[in-house]
Amino acid sequence: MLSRLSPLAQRTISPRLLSNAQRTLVNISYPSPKIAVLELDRPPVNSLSLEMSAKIVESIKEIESNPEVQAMVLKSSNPKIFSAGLDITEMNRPTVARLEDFWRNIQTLFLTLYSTRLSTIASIDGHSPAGGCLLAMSCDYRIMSATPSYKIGLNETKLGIAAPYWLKDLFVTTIGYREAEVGLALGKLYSPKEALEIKLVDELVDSPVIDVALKRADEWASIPEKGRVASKVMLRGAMIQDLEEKREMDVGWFRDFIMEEGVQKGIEGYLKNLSKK
Ligand SMILES: CCCCCCCCCC/C=C/CC(=O)SCCNC(=O)CCNC(=O)[C@H](O)C(C)(C)COP(=O)(O)OP(=O)(O)OC[C@H]1O[C@@H](n2cnc3c(N)ncnc32)[C@H](O)[C@@H]1OP(=O)(O)O
Repeated sequence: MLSRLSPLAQRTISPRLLSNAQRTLVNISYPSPKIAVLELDRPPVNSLSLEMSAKIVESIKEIESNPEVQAMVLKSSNPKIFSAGLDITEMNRPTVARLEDFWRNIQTLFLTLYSTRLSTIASIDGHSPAGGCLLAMSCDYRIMSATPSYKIGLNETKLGIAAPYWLKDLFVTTIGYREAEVGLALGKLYSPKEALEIKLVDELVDSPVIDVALKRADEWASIPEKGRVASKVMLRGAMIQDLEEKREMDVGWFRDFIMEEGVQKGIEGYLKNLSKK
């Protein structure tokens, strides 16, 4: 943690040179009293390790605890990557105890972000595959950079794994059954233009995404909280309750699936290819 370093070291070490063990992993700022910005900051690709997901949850709770704050923008410190999704190394020959804990933290991350009373705006200025797409879909509104090379979607099948049932449900709810059926089977990653067409994102921008995200956050923050939150609960409550009831069953499915030798070989191969690239 950055806070473990001496004040002098904190001032003199460039943030770029800090290892992840020394970083805060996320940064919180408040551009105005009603708006918080939660910045993902886990180089190189903002992948979601156990510690990273726990930190995001802790930060959302910290922001929520201030009753004045109404909206939260989720962004990345990396100019080209929103989040590369789950940290694949967590699924590569793990211990059962760590793997189960990892998955409980991912469930909690989804449940916390999807159900927060805050209006959440995803400022997607870069690639957003798999768990990155999960983060974006858990928000209330998604703005993506129009840069054609960026990709967003659920590519799990390309790693030889499957999205869990609740991520599949979220995908279906967001883009509709048929598109989700094809997208999941093919592990399809969409360009920003395609993502807008299927409503995986709500808006594309050429200008810095964060500028528009802050404008939208202002608009969402101006809606009276009680009615806005009641609508959110009506729309999202059933999915949240369903996972709450099935959490341990889902941990078991995940563990048994990931620990299979064939799946392990697939993950190993995928990681090797990523590193070679
Ligand atoms: C009954 C059935 C029940 C089934 C239940 C099973 C449930 C299973 C659920 C599993 C859910 C999974 C969701 C996921 O999120 S899986 C992760 C998927 N993510 C990806 O595939 C993204 C991979 N990364 C990329 O495509 C690219 O890195 C990028 C994001 C496009 C960026 O490209 P760029 O060229 O800038 O960067 P590099 O590729 O060179 O990467 C830099 C280093 O970072 C490492 N890396 C990248 N992504 C990850 C990751 N997700 N986890 C860990 N590490 C990652 C990469 O290897 C490079 O490392 P190196 O410098 O050491 O080589």
